[in-house]
Amino acid sequence: MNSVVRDVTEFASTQNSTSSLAGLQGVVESLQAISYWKVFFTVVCVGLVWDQISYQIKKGSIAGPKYKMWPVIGPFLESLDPKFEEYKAKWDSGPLSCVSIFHKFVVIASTRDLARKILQSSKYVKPCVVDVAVKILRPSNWVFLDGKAHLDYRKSLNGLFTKNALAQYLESQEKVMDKYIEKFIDFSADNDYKPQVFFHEMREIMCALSLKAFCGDYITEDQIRKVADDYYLVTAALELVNFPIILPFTKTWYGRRTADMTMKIFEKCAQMAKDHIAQGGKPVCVMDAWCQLMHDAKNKDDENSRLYHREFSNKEISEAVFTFLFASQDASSSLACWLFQIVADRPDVMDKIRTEQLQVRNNDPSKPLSLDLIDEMKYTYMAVKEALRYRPPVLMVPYKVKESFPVTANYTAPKGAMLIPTLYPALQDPEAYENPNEYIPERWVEGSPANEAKKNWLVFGSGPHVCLGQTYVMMTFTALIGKFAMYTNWEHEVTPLSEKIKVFATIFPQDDLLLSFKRRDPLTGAVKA
Ligand code: HEM
Repeated sequence: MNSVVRDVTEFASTQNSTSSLAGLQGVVESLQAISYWKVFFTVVCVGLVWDQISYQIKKGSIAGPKYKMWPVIGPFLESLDPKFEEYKAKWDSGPLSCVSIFHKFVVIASTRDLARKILQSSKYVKPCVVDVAVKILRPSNWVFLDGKAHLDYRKSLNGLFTKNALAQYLESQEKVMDKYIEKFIDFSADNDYKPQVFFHEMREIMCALSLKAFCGDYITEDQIRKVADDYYLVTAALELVNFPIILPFTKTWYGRRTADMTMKIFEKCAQMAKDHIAQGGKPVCVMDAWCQLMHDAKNKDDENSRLYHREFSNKEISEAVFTFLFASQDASSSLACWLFQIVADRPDVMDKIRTEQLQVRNNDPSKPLSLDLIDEMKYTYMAVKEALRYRPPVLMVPYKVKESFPVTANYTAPKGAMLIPTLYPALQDPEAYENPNEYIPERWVEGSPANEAKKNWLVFGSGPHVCLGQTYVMMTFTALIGKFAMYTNWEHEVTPLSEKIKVFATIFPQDDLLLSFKRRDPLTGAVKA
């Protein structure tokens, strides 16, 4: 402060006019009276007032706290431990509501039509990723592309998840299913068949199924176990706000270490897949299918083939395959937990699945899985689809506003805001689904209102970023629950927390799913301890 005063005094001394001298002297005296503390508090006060004013301007007429109750940070502390009930209260507060955390202004859209509109408005929005996701997935990753660049890249990946491509992965996936049927029975036997937490087992089987589908036999059993054991470190690292640099031994450090380790494994698998296809091998996993598409495209010049004219490097393949694991692991584990719980709690549904599984196999339970066989499992498919509606794994999909977006006639979301279309309320909307709180697989029979209104089906999102793995999910889970229903008898211990929802990236039963599996004869139904 003294140097400013000195400068002003020197400046004043060079002026001749007495009146201006007197004025400047006044300024000098005022400045001398100001302490650093006063300046500091003034800046803080102006900042706080501006924080509130800027919140009011962005909020406009939509629902949301009248003021930022916690200046600057907003409800940051709540966001570290999200509660389903708090989310629900927010959705119920209005079709559009808002909250402000630090400098981030967040708008939540909680009706079907608004959610769909946002998901399909790629002119105004792009997927919003937490800062740490860029560090974990690496900035060069395709998932961070936007607009045409994203569309073009996405086209080259679509071919890996068509029904015909997925049919090629079924053989190795069935082996994993058989193995885990034994594993779950052994695990239960070790606990005298008393129900125990299966949350971790469900995450493990999902990871093993995905890794087999993505990497086939190029990935070893030990590597699968290592990735399955460590993957939760990646989920745990994905907090909304993180320290800007990754410090050793923090959650983000462990998350990135796991991601790097997994991508290294994938790079080696990618080379093995290239070698296998170059030697004329048949594709049995996603990596093979990718190499086959590149191989087949060499001598063709149609639009589709041109997508594969360049050589995708092992690193690029490994990064893309990691995004498949990243996108699938939490959502699939959530579906697995709810599906096993729901079916166990409803013996009528279990019976129908079992009857159908034998019927489609002409009473030969050992008939291997195939695309045609799964296509015939109509009831089992509906049971999976209804579980996804009843307990949609992904509650919300955060997007970022690229340019001011007139979401409704009365509200324009400001550029830079986070805009979150919510899927849960859309899938529980009584106008779209009669008795939405009830689990009714039959609501999906062909020709029914729910099944006909395809645009309401937002479980996998909508628009250019719609889930790449949705057909994979439906096929894999239909096959999986069908096989478990035939070969095992599982019991679920219902607790007061079973139907309550816990949020851990996706959603899970709050009691972590207490199950016990016994071996079952698929033909006689006899249960063996
Ligand atoms: C129950 C399981 C799953 C659910 C509920 C689910 C749901 C979703 C949702 C809601 C989105 C955002 C869509 C949007 O922004 O419009 C998404 C994106 C995505 N999902 Fe899934 N997903 C599941 C499993 C999978 C699996 C198994 C894979 C891979 C094999 C996968 C790969 C992806 C990818 C790559 C994206 C980003 C697509 C893009 O940006 O173009 N998902 N998923």
